[in-house]
Amino acid sequence: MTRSLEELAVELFDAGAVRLGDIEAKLGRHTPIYFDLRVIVSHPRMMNAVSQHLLNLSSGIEHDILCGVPYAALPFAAVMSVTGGTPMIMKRKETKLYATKKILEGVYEQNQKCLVVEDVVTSGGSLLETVTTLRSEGLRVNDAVVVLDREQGGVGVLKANGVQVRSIFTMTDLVNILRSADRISDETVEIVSDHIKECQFGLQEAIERIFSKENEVLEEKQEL
Ligand SMILES: O=C(O)c1cc(=O)[nH]c(=O)n1[C@@H]1O[C@H](COP(=O)(O)O)[C@@H](O)[C@H]1O
Repeated sequence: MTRSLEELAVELFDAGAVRLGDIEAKLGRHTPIYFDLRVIVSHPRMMNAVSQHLLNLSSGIEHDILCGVPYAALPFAAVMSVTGGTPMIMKRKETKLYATKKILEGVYEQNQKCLVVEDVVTSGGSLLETVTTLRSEGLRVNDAVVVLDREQGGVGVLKANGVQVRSIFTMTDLVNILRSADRISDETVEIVSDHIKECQFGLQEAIERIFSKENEVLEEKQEL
C-alpha cells in the first residue's frame, strides 16, 4: 500500500533525513534545513515508498528509459526501473578514462525519451548537468521527477531549459507536514520560509555550476 505523503514525510524525518541548523550545502551554500536522502538506503520500506510515489508522478509522462542523477537518486531510479519494468541507464559523475570511456552506462538508442530522477532540486544545476549530458548523447529529455523541490528557483531554470519537473514534496509542503506532526516548531517554519524567499537562484548560477564541473573534470584528466 502506498504511504500517504504525510506519513512518508514524518517517517523520513524520524529516520534522520531532515537536518536542521546552520548546514553547509552544495558549493558552500548555507541552509537552515537540509534534506538528506542518502540515509534511505538503510530503510528498504521507505525506499520502496518514495520510489512508488516517484512512479506515480511519472505515470502519464511518455518515456522509454530512466536515468537517476548520481549518486543519491540512483537507488530510486533502480527501484522504479525494476518495479515499473522500464529500462534504466546510469550517468557517471566523470567519463571513464579506460576501457569503454563511457559517460553513460547501459543500453540506449538515439532519440529515446529519457525521464530523469533526482532527489533534491535547489538551483537546478545538478539536474541540468545530467540533462545536458543525456542530450549530448542523443537522448530526448523533457521531464524529471524529484523527491523535493526546495522552491529556490531550480524548477523555473529547468523549465526554461525545456524540462518539466514534478515533485513529491515542495519545501513548503514538507515543513507544513512536519509542523502539523509536531516534529518542528513554528520558529523553524518561519526560518525556512524566510530562507527560501531570500535564497533564490537563476539561470546564471546553474550555468556557472555546469562550467565549474566541466573544468573540474578537465583538471582531473590533466592530473592523470
Ligand atoms: O546542496 C543542496 O542545495 C541540497 C539541499 C538539500 O536539502 N539536499 C540536498 O541533497 N542538496 C544537494 O543539492 C543538490 C541539488 O542542488 P542543485 O544542483 O543546486 O539543484 C542535490 O542533488 C543534493 O546533492
